[in-house]
Amino acid sequence: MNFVEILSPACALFLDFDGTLVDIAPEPGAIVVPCSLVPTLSALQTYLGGAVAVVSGRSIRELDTYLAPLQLPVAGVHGAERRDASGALDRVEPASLEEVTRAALALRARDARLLVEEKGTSVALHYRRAPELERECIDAMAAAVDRSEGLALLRGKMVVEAKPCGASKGAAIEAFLREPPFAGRTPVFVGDDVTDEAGFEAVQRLGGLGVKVGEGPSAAWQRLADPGALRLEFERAVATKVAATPAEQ
Ligand SMILES: O=P(O)(O)OC[C@H]1O[C@H](O[C@H]2O[C@H](CO)[C@@H](O)[C@H](O)[C@H]2O)[C@H](O)[C@@H](O)[C@@H]1O
Repeated sequence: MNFVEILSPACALFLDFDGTLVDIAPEPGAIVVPCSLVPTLSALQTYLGGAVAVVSGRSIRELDTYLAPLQLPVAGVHGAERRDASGALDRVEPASLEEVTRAALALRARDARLLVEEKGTSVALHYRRAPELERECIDAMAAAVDRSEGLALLRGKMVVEAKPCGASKGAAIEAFLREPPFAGRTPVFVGDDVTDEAGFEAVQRLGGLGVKVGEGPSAAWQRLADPGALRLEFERAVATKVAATPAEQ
């Protein structure tokens, strides 16, 4: 696939973060944001009239830190929190996370290789450093979700998470598409994980395109090998389209 062909000023671009814009790392705090990424996203934002948003499982606070000084429209925690293009913040009412937090911390207390992320509206239990504990982590979190009101279980890359029932990346993208500067544009969503499938389905249902990064089954119609390939596509698009725009005017 070729982003130089796909991107036009009539597109709205929605981007997952981990495994899509940045490479997967051994733990959440160990990711490296390549120094070219923020200028590239900033140039794309200008080219697309502001219609670039990050749609991630991370919290907005974390995403802002990684992408500083850029402050993009963003949906965090799988759509449980959202900041629109005007800067207005929206957050689903958090359900009680007591049971899932207790279950995750109890497992963590037994094995220090596990990692618990408390995101305010969700709790994630990472087992990347202890993959043999996957089944135990999933079962414990599923049981805790069953004992809780308003939570759903979400599987990701070496992680299992309890998040609010109503939140999804697809719903977050649809909300952006009802508002300026996204409304009326052709949506393109790039993601890498099973948590991104709702986003692929939403954009393709609305006449746009899903792009899956990496291997594995997906509803997305296009595919790229890895985050490095995506970053290269974006850099090429900026060099050929964005940089060319002023001279054409
Ligand atoms: O929706 P995303 O932007 O893809 O975020 C999904 C989750 O990403 C992070 O976890 C994943 O990436 C880590 C760093 O590469 C990796 O160590 C971990 O195994 C992955 O699951 C983040 O920590 C989560 O909060 C996000 O939900």
